[in-house]
This record gives sequence, structure tokens and C-alpha cells, in this order.
Amino acid sequence: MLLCIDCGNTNTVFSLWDGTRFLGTWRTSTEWQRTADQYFVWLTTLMRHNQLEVTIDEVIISSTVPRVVFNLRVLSDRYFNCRPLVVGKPECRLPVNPRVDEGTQVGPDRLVNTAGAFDRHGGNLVVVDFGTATTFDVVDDDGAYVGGVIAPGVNLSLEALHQAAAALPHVDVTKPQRVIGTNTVACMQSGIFWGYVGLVRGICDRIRGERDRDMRIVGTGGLASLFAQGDVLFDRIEDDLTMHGLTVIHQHNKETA
Ligand SMILES: Nc1ncnc2c1ncn2[C@@H]1O[C@H](COP(=O)(O)OP(=O)(O)OP(=O)(O)O)[C@@H](O)[C@H]1O
Ligand SMILES: CC(C)(CO)[C@@H](O)C(=O)NCCC(=O)O
Ligand SMILES: [K+]
Repeated sequence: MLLCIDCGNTNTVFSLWDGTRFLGTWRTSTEWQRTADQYFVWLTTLMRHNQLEVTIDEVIISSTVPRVVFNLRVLSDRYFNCRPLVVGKPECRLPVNPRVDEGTQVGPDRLVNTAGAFDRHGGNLVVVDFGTATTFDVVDDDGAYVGGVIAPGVNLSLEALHQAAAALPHVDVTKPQRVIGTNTVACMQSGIFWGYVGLVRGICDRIRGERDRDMRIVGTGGLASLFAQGDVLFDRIEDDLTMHGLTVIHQHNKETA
């Protein structure tokens, strides 16, 4: 059984892949101090809760936080008796290598999203991922990551507004009924919601223009479906895109071993 670990700057997601489907997905906050023993107790408790009595013998990790990889390696080694495949490390082969400026370390989550989206939809895609940052990954017709856009994440922007301005409260992201807010919270929600709808629309239009061809847009991450309520932003929304990408890269490494 394969354990896929997607570690972002805010959250770390674990999914169990039996070769055909995901048996379970569990989320925890990303903390580099968390030990292998803590991960194991947490994971086995949840697996037992879901009546999953399976043996994990393979692990793949994508981490945008380098520090957490150490304890996840210890987890794999100590409890699952295997060496994990770590996306972005030289020993982890990608289906297609990225084409970016020399010396650029592309975020592993973006490489994984690229592999997952290309596997499902073929080339000429833009993957929009609403995580800690809002990222746009441009996928060429051969499946190569060829660059993209990094914008501040939605929750990060809201938090920054609250932190920087004494009179602005903490607000949740929702779709406001109107653009013109008549109270502080409504004004902030409008700025975030319609602001990000415009940001996504504008950037995707410009990417299409710059590439001079049609590009299909795939949305992923917790907030994709919320922003899709504001405009026709995506051709597809896929919540499991990163996890799917991890299984694709894992399979590729098995086949080319
Ligand atoms: N309406 C909402 N308002 C605020 N946050 C939301 C809402 N819906 C979903 N989310 C957030 O989206 C998150 C899931 O998004 P995702 O896993 O893509 O990114 P992340 O975990 O925040 O970032 P990263 O992957 O960079 O760690 C959840 O943690 C949840 O807090
Ligand atoms: C942009 C984030 C933070 C999004 O998770 C991550 O992909 C990352 O740390 N990237 C490194 C820089 C880059 O992708 O070009
Ligand atoms: K993510």
C-alpha cells in the first residue's frame, strides 16, 4: 500500500492509495517539530477509526517545507520499513522535466500538480491551486512545467489585512451578494472574493494571450469551488489533483526503475 504525503506551508495531507483508489485522506497542520512517532500515532489512530487494516510499504512525499522532510523520512524508515520517494530530489524522476531558468527550484507541489493534470487532461493546461499561495502552473503540450505565476494566498491576504489595519477584523471567505459592501466585513469580503475572481480571470487570460493558444484551466485547492461561483474560471475543478499527481510520479519511478 502506498502512502502519499503532500506537505504544504499550512497543511499536510496524507492519503492511502491501494493502486486503484484512495482509501482515506487525513489532514494535519504543518509543523516541522512533529516527530515520526507523533505522525505514526496520529495516522494509525485515524486508520483504525476508518477500519483500515492495511500494511504501508511505500511512501512518496512532496514538501514545500524542507525542514519537515527529515521526520517524514524517519516515519517511513522506522514504521514502514521503506525509503520514501521525495519529489524534487535527484533520485525522484519526473515524467517530463521542467523548463525554467537555470538554478530555479520549482515548488514540488507545482511539479506534482503538473504531472497529475497532464495525466488526466493532456497538455496545454493551467493549474490554479488555492493554497498558502495562489499558484498558476503552466503545462506545455508535452507535459512539461514551463513556468507560471505565484500570487498571495486568499487566507494570507485576509490575515495581512487584519494584521496591518487596527480597525479591520478577521473575516471568513464567502461570496458576497453585492460588490458594494455597506459594512466593514462586507467590504472586506467583497475585496477578497471579487478581487481573486478578477485575479484568476485576468491572469488566465494573459497566459492564454502570451502563449497564443487555447489553454484549459484546472482549479484545485480548498477554495477553487468557492471562487468558481463568481465567474466561469475553470474547465475542471479537482480536489484530489495533487494526490493524483503523487501516484503518477510514484508509478513513473516504478516503471523506469
Ligand atoms: N470558505 C472557506 N474559508 C476559508 N478557508 C477555507 C474555506 N474553504 C476551504 N478553506 C480552507 O482551504 C484549506 C484547504 O486548502 P488546501 O489544502 O488547498 O491549502 P492549504 O492547506 O491552506 O495550503 P497549503 O497546501 O499551502 O498548506 C483548508 O485548510 C481550509 O481551511
Ligand atoms: C509557491 C509555493 C509556496 C506554493 O505552495 C511552493 O510551490 C514553493 O515554495 N515554490 C518555490 C518557488 C517556485 O515554485 O518557483
Ligand atoms: K496544497
